[in-house]
Amino acid sequence: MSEVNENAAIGNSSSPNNGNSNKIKNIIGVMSGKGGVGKSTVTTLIARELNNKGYKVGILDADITGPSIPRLMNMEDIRAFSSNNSIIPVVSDEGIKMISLNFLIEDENSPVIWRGPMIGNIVQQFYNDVLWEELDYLLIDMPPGTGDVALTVMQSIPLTGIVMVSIPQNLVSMIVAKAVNMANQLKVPVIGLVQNMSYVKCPGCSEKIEIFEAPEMEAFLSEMNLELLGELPMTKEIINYSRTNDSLSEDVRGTVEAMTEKIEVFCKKNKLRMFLR
Ligand SMILES: Nc1ncnc2c1ncn2[C@@H]1O[C@H](COP(=O)(O)OP(=O)(O)OP(=O)(O)O)[C@@H](O)[C@H]1O
Repeated sequence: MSEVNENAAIGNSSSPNNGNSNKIKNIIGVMSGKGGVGKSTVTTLIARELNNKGYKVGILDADITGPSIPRLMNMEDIRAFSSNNSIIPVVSDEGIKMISLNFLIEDENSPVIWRGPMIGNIVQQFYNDVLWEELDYLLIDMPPGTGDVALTVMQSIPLTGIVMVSIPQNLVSMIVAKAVNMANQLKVPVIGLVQNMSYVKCPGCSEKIEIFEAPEMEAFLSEMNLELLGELPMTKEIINYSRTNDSLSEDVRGTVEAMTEKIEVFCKKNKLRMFLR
């Protein structure tokens, strides 16, 4: 079993619940049916775009057994700590608050060999016991699939909506459908779909080359009643974006801006809906 940072509140059932003192306006789950499609990468792209727009942003890494947020945000050497029995999140240079199990364990390579309920408890603690304070957006990087933790997140955290991340493959679409159906059954709104690694751009002529066998995307989106938030290319600049200070090329930046704006619009409409209720 992994050893967590002794100073942190994990595992301490008497730790206080900050749920009442935290003021989080919008909570977005980022989900994928299948692993490795770029869910964590998309989480960081959206978080950084919202942060650039002046919002207060946090990332909760709920992918407990495969936490990748610390590395993607270039913060893997930093450790979170506790104060007055609250977990103090790690803050990136640009001001994004983050919590991940890898900020709490001594060695990021230690595996987490815990059963589902314990992992679910930690996710709840990350929501309740972390001192998020005021946030405009909390992004939750969910583990891939429709298992225990996804269920815990959907049932115990008041999600404003879910962003699905996929790649254009028939098999993956089928699994995305399962995740969308799960959200529908649990009455969590799905904001839309980000199609990642949708194409590569020829460095010579800039032609878009579709590397995966694309299914009938339009038909799939309409069948699932899903909005397409954006299509991202497979490119090194996305891999390097958080780890270097390089900015994104104009077209990738445009896509990230457009998909983030759709998320903002959804959240604003949702607020209005709640107000009018
Ligand atoms: N658009 C992209 N272009 C190139 N590489 C990408 C892109 N998106 C993600 N990657 C790379 O693919 C790998 C998997 O990405 P990521 O960790 O974001 O996926 P994930 O769906 O969160 O995975 P997991 O199943 O571990 O949660 C990483 O190495 C990441 O840098």
